[in-house]
Amino acid sequence: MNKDIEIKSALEMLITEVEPLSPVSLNLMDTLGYVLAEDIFSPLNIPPFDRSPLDGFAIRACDTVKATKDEPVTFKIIDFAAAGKPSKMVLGPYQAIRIMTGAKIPNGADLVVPFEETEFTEEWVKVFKTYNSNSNISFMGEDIKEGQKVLTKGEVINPPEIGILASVGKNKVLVYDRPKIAILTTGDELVDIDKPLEEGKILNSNSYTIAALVKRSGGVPYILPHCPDNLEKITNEITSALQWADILITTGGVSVGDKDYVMESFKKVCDKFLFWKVKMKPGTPLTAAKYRNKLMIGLSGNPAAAFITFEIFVKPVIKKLRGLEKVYPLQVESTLLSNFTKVRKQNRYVRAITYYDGGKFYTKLPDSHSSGVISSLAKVNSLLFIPAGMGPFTKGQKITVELLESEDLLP
Ligand SMILES: Nc1nc2c(c(=O)[nH]1)N[C@H]1C(S)=C(S)[C@@H](COP(=O)(O)OP(=O)(O)OC[C@H]3O[C@@H](n4cnc5c(N)ncnc54)[C@H](O)[C@@H]3O)O[C@H]1N2
Ligand code: MOO
Repeated sequence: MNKDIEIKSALEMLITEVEPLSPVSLNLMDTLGYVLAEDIFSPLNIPPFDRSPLDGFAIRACDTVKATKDEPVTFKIIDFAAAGKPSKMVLGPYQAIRIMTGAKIPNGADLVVPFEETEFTEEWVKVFKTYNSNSNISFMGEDIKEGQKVLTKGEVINPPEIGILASVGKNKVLVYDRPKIAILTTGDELVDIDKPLEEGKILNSNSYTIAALVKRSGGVPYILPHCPDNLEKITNEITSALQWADILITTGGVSVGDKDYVMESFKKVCDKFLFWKVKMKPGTPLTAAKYRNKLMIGLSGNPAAAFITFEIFVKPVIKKLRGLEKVYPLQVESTLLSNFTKVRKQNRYVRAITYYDGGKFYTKLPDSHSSGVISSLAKVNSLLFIPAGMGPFTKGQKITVELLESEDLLP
């Protein structure tokens, strides 16, 4: 059995075991946050015709050659063109068509003079300077050309991409399906948050933290009813969840206690056992196995350990399943604003609060780093990796932190 393995090995093992999920075709408005499973080519020019970017008058540039401030050239207004209502007239010498922003440039015209640069009545318009041909015209295809690739497979669909997809008429889009993540908390001590607490029991917070982390990572969380410390029950729950879920995550029951049955259940259910225990704190007893193409990942029950190991090990897996190529977090250099004196023999991930100010990142560390303490997770948005034996760290020192919510900023 792979036991006490390096963080990097665990991560590589997990990542190489999964592939992006099968693509599905979704209605455009349902694709927000999904990852494109196809390159998008525009079937049309945008704009689809030469159009005016201004409100003014469409005229011929050659007719303005003699125009000056003192001796303006006068044009006869022969028609009106608005966005969606093109003029059918063909513009002749010294004729003008009153034109609105977004309207098609009339035949014969090669220039739009904005209202502000003219004097006009309903019948005529005066122009006071010479203009170059093709001034103030947005040309057909100058934004997007017919056949041009506008978006690339693997890109996340955010509001700008929704707009681009709409511009090229994509009402159905091929995206990678979102992974369905079954969340199973285990432990005789756990009570649902809406039930009264009895002696020795605690409220089940992990289901909610993990579900929220899954959502933030772009997966779809399914919280299963929590399971007591019972090998058969845990095994049955896992077996049935793996029928429909893409990944199963458990919390609790992965250590060496008399009632820690999760690893045993994994072994019963899996085709391939991957590892148990990773050389890091918190969350050492992390365990993983595979059934068909589905991963089971057992996190420590300690709330902060579950949070941190999710971010380090589960999030990249979810991102890969979603079709993303960049699955690891953004690392930035930051200045430490706290002292951290504990030097440990184990690798550690320490919860951190990082902010950006005046062009630099700064990082504060909360007071408690115990894996059973949840209160100091408040505002945590980054992690500081401390390799075994390294430290102490002092205020003002430069450190590297991993940002937990910075997907859009990855280069
Ligand atoms: N003799 C040893 N004991 C322990 C070792 C060890 O090496 N030798 N490792 C410790 C480490 S490190 C960790 S981490 C924990 C992991 O234990 P489990 O993953 O089996 O987790 P549990 O014992 O089930 O729970 C730990 C802790 O977290 C609370 N918990 C569990 N589930 C939830 C939940 N859904 N919501 C909120 N809190 C939860 C649970 O009540 C425990 O207090 O093992 C050490 N022991
Ligand atoms: O590995 Mo554990 O989460 O530190 O108590």
